[in-house]
Amino acid sequence: MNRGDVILRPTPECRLPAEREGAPRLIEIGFGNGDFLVDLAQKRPEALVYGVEVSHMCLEKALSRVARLKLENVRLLCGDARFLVRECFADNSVERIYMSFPCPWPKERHARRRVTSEGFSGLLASVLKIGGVFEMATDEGWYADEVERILGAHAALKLAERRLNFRRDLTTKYERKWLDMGKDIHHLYIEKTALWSVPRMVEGSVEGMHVRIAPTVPVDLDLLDRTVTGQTGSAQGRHGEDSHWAFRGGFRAADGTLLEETICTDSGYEQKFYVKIVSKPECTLVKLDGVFAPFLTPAVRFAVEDAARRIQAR
Ligand SMILES: C[S@@+](CC[C@H](N)C(=O)[O-])C[C@H]1O[C@@H](n2cnc3c(N)ncnc32)[C@H](O)[C@@H]1O
Repeated sequence: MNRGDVILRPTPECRLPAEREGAPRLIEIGFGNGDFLVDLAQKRPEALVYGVEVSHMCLEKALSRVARLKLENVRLLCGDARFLVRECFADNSVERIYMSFPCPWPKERHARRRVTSEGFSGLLASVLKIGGVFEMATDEGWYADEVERILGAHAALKLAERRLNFRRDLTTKYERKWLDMGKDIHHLYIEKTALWSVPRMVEGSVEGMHVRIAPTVPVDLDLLDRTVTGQTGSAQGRHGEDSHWAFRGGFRAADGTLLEETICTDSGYEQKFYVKIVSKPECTLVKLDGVFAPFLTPAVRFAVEDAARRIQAR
């Protein structure tokens, strides 16, 4: 099996390849060392089991195991599950989502880093099928209370069950560790009860994102770089509370075009990419470089438009 068959890079429109029509779809968020994911895939060979993990190291380890065991029904996605699950999975398409021992981020100033933070209930309500379940395990009672309160309050979700120190058939590395230490384990089962949908952020494909500027004179690329990033070597912009971007400086590519290193965030989801500025006698094109093609989120779109605006305003 090829690496690319297991580690999925969604299309620029954030769609996953269509496959195994009708197969139940299961997701594990934050699969860590992959024990649970692999056991689940073996126990449910008829299902497609998606693992979503931010850590590249975890991803590589899980990939090795999946390849060694020749598991045909596992797909891995690398990145923040709050973004990938919402953007990659359609409404009413997932049977069950598992999350075991997510980092609870106990300090209030870190609360936004919790996977279950703002927007997570809408995401679950949207991608789960009716009757589908989000199953979470945690060793932190206060965190289980918080998740129960937030998710249980959503109009399309309800708490189906809460269990203490339940022994599941499948366990995770952390689960075994905390059980051995005699810690309490809280299991929450949140069920989807009604249709729900949330707006997706990614719209269209990066190939279509370019701004054409028709200057009266050919543009000097060094001047262009200083124009985009400013004299200090960096410039930034924002749109509302959620979209931020910054230009970090540029360099000339082998073909003579200018690449502006750019970083942006949309509601905390970070992407790095290059805005490409191609200067021709008849026009200047501002677009996205295809190598690190980001998903076309609002901040990416604004960054390209901002670079073009800075060039036109100089
Ligand atoms: C404490 S570990 C638990 C690992 C495993 N589930 C277990 O029980 O052994 C939490 C895992 O969640 C991953 N993680 C944290 N935030 C995440 C996010 N926003 N999206 C996906 N994975 C995340 C971390 O990289 C880490 O592997």
